Amino acid sequence: MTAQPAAGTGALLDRPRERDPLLAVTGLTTSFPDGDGGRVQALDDVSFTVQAGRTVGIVGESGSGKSVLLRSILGLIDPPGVVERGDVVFEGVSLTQSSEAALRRIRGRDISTVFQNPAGALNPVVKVGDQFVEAVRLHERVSRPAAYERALALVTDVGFDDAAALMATRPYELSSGVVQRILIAMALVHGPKLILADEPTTNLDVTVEAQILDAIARIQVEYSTTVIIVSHDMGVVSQVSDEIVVMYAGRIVEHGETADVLTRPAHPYTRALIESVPTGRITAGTRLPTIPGTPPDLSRLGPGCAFAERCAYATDRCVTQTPPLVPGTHTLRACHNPLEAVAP
Ligand SMILES: Nc1ncnc2c1ncn2[C@@H]1O[C@H](COP(=O)(O)OP(=O)(O)OP(=O)(O)O)[C@@H](O)[C@H]1O
Repeated sequence: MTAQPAAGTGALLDRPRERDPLLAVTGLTTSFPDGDGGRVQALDDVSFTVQAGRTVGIVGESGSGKSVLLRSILGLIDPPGVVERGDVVFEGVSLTQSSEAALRRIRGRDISTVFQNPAGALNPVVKVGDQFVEAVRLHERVSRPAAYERALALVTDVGFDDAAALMATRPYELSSGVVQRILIAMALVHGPKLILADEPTTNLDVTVEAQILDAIARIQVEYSTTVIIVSHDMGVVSQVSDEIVVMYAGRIVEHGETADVLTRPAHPYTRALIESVPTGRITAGTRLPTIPGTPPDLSRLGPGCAFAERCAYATDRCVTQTPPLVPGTHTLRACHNPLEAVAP
């Protein structure tokens, strides 16, 4: 891994003195029609930066806005969805101001994506090797043998011992976990600077999940690629991330170094997410812990903290004033009653 989380240093809070980030997201706000003549803000004033070489995990329950955030970064919000405000700057270039053609170039080369449900991403009956060679030659003029050699090296680098045999198989013969690892290798073909992985392990069993996370950890080491990984599972993001961004109802509620977020969360929602990670062996009949209550209906959000109605520490202020994301003792947090104050 490129950078180990600095345990308990609150290092993220020293950021302003660091070099320019690879990615800077500022005030990003994205809305969709609510079906009632109004609009829901699926993303509300989201700001964070990603330094080159780091892995950032974005975590939150279903509907918290994680996928909308990734699609907004990539310029892939289709009408009637709209990015209303904010900016996304990648390597000093504003993506929100870029033409569609420029965005397409960046998405093909500099920023790669890995999505959930890998099954449809490859042609099931065309040999993996042939599809890989095509992917290499899509943006580069290289011979087929050279493209094949590159593919072999990439597949080996994500942890397959017998890459040549794998290249001769067809995707329909492979499990979805193996296909997902091939797609991670494919995401690397043009040497991207940033990989966005949206729920790459969802619906895969724990052994396969471990292989996928291992593949992501390997590319961090081999290629120093910057990674943003999205998951609803704190257990998944904490295994590979240098820092963690926690989202709730379209807003960032906490952001810090992984060690700080895991050991000294300031937001009660972050702690609830950590406590909902199953520990020990899961068998049929094991009851997984869940966070009491349900995420709010975004079309009915009023003022105040969206988590207030599920929060044991909520006070009157929490239902009337939206807490800003500000530096706390160890992390950035958006909370009027952070845990360091109410439950030290
Ligand atoms: N195409 C759309 N049309 C209308 N509303 C949308 C659309 N896409 C997203 N939303 C709204 O944005 C909210 C956040 O969606 P998003 O997919 O980002 O959540 P998520 O955190 O990625 O959850 P999940 O893990 O379930 O995908 C949704 O609950 C919905 O209200």
